[in-house]
This record gives sequence, C-alpha cells and structure tokens, in this order.
Amino acid sequence: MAKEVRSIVITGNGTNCEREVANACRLAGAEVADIVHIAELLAGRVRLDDYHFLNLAGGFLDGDDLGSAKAGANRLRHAPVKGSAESLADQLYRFIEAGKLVMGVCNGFQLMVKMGLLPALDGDYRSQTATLTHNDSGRFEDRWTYLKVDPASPCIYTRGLTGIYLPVRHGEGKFLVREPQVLERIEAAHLAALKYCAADYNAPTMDYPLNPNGSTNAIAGVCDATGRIFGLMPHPEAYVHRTHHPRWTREEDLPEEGMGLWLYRNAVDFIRRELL
Ligand SMILES: NC(=O)CC[C@H](N)C(=O)O
Repeated sequence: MAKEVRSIVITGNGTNCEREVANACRLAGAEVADIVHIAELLAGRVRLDDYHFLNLAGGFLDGDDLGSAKAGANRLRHAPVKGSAESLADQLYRFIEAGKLVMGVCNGFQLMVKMGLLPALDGDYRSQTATLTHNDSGRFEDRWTYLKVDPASPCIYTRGLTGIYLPVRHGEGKFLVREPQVLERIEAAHLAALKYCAADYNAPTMDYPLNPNGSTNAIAGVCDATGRIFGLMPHPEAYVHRTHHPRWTREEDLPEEGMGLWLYRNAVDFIRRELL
C-alpha cells in the first residue's frame, strides 16, 4: 500500500450521506475517499483490506423496516463474498483486528450497535448488547445539539476536544442497553465519548430538546475500548464549513472550518501516525 490514507464509505440499500462523508474524509487530509456500493464488496471486486478507515454513512437502510439498520446488520453479518470462502463480516473483523478505524454516523451507528461492533465489551464485536430505538418524542428529530466530550474516553476521534455542536436527524436515536451492567461498564471505561448537553457544555442532560431522543445517560456517541471503533447519532460530516452553521449569517467570528471536521482530522492523523 502506498503511503496514503485510504478511506472507504459504504453506500447502497438506502444510505444518503455518503458524499458528505467522503468530502469530510478528503477535507481532513485523506488521499483516498472511495464511495463503494455494498454490492461491489459482496461481489468481491473491492476489499476492505485495501483501506484504513471504514465509514458507515447515515440514511435509511432498507427503509428502517424491522427497526433502523436491523436488516442491514444481518446482511453485513451473514452475506458471503462471491468467489471467496469469506463473508464480508470476516473482512470486517480482520479490519478491526489490524488496528484500523471504523466510524458509523447515525444509521451507520445503528448498524454498528445492532451488529455488536459497539460497545464490544471484552473485545467481543459479534454480540449485540445495546440498541438504538425510537425517540421519546415519538417523532423524527431534526435539530442542532451540543455535545460534551468525555476527556477520559479512549476515543481517538474526540481527542483534544471538549465540546462539539452538531446536527441530528433521526427517528431512532435513543441508546438503550440490554442489561444495567452494560451501562455500568460503558461508563466505567469512558466509552460514551459524547453526551448531549446544554450550550455551556457543562453537564450531560436528559432535558428535551437538548437531549433530542431521551437517550440513556444522555449518550450520543460510543466507542470500543481501543477508541478506534466509534459511532454517533449526530452528523459530523454535516458541519465541516462555516456556512453549515445554522446561524452563520448572524454569528460573527465563526471559524472557517466546522467542528465536525475535527473528528475526521483526528482519525486521519491517527492513521498517518500509527498505520502508515
Ligand atoms: N439520518 C439518519 O441516518 C437516520 C437514521 C434512521 N433512518 C433514523 O431515522 O433513525
């Protein structure tokens, strides 16, 4: 592999944020940001092994039938790769074992949680221990949120950050755990890297609409123990430039760069430092 940061964004079956995610990867410095239809991967024409940074984009996989990303999680788990003894999941687990990076946004986060890629307690990336389900409001929430970063989190994407302002747009963003002990372990290991909070970024909040979905412990984003596997409901790819900010025509002194780009830059810098 040449000395270039290679990122891939999987598309198909209802994703709709792939171009924005690829754009964010490129702006963050990735030399390659390929948008690849899942059929190309299942046909064996493209292999995850040729990349460092896997992005699972937002959207409406399979129309949210059976619950968001549920069918997609089964597809990714079980679908064979043509002409190979492996499944796509085998490639994915090898990708994770190789120390590479995976980030899922919104529908991509739902996909990861339902596959068991997160929170992946004890390094088990195959068992589902949590879910993302219908917002407490009972409706689709489309609004900007303040996110408090846990500075003690192993998450490599949020390193050096204290608070981020990002939009959410989802119907099923409420993080729930299967057993109370899962939540205790997530908190003890600081895996909940992002939590909904107020504009002062002081403390996590359960107050609606600051917490747009009633998520347990105000959890908005979760990583695994390595910090390299990360998913979040808000959309970092939707705030990579000043003009994406909802009040950009009124608020002066907004930096040229949007806050969402920081997460991608941390990922790309990590790859350049550790994997090339
Ligand atoms: N923007 C998204 O990815 C939405 C995810 C999912 N379709 C939901 O409504 O919850």
